[in-house]
Amino acid sequence: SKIWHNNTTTIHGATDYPPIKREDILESAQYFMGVALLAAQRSRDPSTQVGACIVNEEKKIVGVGYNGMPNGCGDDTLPWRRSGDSPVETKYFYVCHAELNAIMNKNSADLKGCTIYVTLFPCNECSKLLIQAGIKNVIYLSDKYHDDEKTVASRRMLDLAGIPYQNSFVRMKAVG
Ligand SMILES: O=c1ccn([C@H]2C[C@H](O)[C@@H](COP(=O)(O)O)O2)c(=O)[nH]1
Ligand SMILES: [Zn+2]
Repeated sequence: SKIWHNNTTTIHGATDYPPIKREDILESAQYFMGVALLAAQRSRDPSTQVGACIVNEEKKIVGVGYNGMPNGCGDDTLPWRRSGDSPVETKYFYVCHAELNAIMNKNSADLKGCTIYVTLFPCNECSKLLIQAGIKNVIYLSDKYHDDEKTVASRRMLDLAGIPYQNSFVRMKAVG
């Protein structure tokens, strides 16, 4: 076996020494959106799965969530359909949005100054929550409801509150 000398250390049997620092790593924005995308995979919503990842100013993850039915209500009891005879028979009256769940799942005292990575542009109700929670930046992936009234209202509130929102196109790369 090879013997490598590293100034003070002698390493026996190493096959890949000296270690070369990997430069081609996942950027932090890709990592956090990747976590949001992974969380979205937990959603039982058949049409739109949303994930959210909240990150503090030290770039530590402090909350993750995805859209789902409220705790204890059972994923199979409440409806997942988008339309029905009455809104009571649709998911919209019940589902907890990813942003709400990420906020409720927080593992820090507060979310002041945090950034949220979310796979769908936040609706008006979520933007209210983000503003009130002290979140200072929104990074989103899909904007498929850009022209919906709720999204128009959402942007209006974020603009007034001085919270920037940026689209992030993430290209997930294999980590080997
Ligand atoms: O800010 C948002 C907006 C929506 N969601 C969730 C709520 C629903 O489960 C889906 C949207 O369903 P559609 O069938 O596309 O109407 O997305 C969210 O988590 N956060
Ligand atoms: Zn929402």
